[in-house]
Amino acid sequence: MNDLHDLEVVLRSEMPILLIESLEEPRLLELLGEIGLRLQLPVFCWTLTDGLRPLRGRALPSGAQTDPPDLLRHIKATTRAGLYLLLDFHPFLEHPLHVRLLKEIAQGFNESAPRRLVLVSHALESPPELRHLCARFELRLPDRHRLLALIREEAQRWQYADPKRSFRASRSAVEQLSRNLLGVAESDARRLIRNAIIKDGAITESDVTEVTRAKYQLLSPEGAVSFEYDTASFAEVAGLERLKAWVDLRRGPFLAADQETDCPKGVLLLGVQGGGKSLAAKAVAGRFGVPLLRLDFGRLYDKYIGETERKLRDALRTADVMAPCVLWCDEIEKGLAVDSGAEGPGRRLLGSLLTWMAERKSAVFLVATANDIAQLPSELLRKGRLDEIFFIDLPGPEVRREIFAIHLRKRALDPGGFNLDDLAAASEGFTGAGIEQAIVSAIYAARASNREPSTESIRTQLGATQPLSVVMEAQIAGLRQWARGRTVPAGAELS
Ligand SMILES: Nc1ncnc2c1ncn2[C@@H]1O[C@H](COP(=O)(O)OP(=O)(O)OP(=O)(O)O)[C@@H](O)[C@H]1O
Repeated sequence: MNDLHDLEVVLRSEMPILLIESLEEPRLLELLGEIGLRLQLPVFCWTLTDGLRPLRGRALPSGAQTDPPDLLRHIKATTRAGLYLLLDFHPFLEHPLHVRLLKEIAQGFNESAPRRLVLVSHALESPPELRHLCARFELRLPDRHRLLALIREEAQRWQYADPKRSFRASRSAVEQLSRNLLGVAESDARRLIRNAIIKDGAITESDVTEVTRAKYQLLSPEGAVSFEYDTASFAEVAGLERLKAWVDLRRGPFLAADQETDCPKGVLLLGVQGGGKSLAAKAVAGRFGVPLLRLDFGRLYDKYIGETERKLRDALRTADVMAPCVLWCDEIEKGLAVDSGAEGPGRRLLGSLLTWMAERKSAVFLVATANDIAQLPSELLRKGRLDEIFFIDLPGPEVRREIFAIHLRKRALDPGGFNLDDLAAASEGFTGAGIEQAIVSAIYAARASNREPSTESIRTQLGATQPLSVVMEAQIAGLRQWARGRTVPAGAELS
């Protein structure tokens, strides 16, 4: 079964109007031309610029009828059987005269005047008066099998153009590319594949990343989800050994999950501010080797009733289409603040999110991060919703040592030139963010006086700041108490 077959079946039915929402106009015109031949019906095509013309062949002797009322009156009056394709007619569906004429054409559709109307636009809302007279059709999106065939076709086409050159591709890159192109219309997928090949005659891992970005841009989702271009690697994250080992074990099953039932669902990372939750979310995407999408709950809220949930549904649909991917919900407790049990937007959002989590089939791994347990809705924490809840505590001395080493290296400073044990001891109670800040401040201070930063200058910066363990003593104690027994420590070492 394919689009041609499905479209023919719909057009053979008795529905007088067919609505097709699609951006793939050239492909649809090709399919509809083919169906005209099969049904032995002439095909006419109308655009606001050229009026009505045969799809293949010369202009009509009756004139072009660029004006919508002229066009509809012409179709209504004609007894000539045919498929009448109206391209981008959607703005005219708001006019009562056009709606009435369309209805009269549709009601006059019979054996002696089989004039079928096919409306093709990027978006089509049928007026209520016409709903019972309209059928809808959607082009299928290419599946893995078809995408692999498209890659093969485009590679052959590139090679035929000059038999002297030879196409290169790694098996894993082709596999990944075909997986990442799922959810993209066929013509877009073909264009992206072609561009990737033309560049260097190859399909490589770097094409996969570029094509995934281009796919996200094609979806152009409104506001609430963003594509995070920077993921991280586990090597950039100090500590969190248990979390890393847990993720490692699930990498294979997650990537292999072709709609498998046991696909890893996601985690909640609970912890103090600046403790590395966001960094860990980025590193999970990096470890899985999939795109990272960030859901910003603040941008979901809308003053119009129903709009907030619609935006969440759109955001989750984007994640489904981008699968396999990691969906990172930052500060989830703020977005889902369940307003005193009332039926407020927070509770409705929570309901929509839980439904999606329960029903989704796509490989979307959710990483929710939170630092305020008081606001976390208990429904989200119930067993089975997420795979695990990890607690990211303040780093112990070994991890602090590693954090210093990572951030010195990041700034082209050799950790061997610093006394890391000394710095680890001096930074008790600091988070990773606090340690990074002390290094940055020490670099600024040293460079201002034409010196290089040293163990001593970093110690000075640490001494000038209060560690988070002091600033937020009560909150941290509360968080630890809550975490005990309810969560798994993300690190091997406890402070
Ligand atoms: N374990 C770590 N290893 C290396 N760097 C770390 C670690 N923890 C924190 N950092 C550094 O601190 C920065 C801030 O941490 P991050 O934003 O991930 O914390 P967070 O827990 O998400 O904070 P918030 O709750 O305020 O959003 C990171 O970008 C990273 O540079």
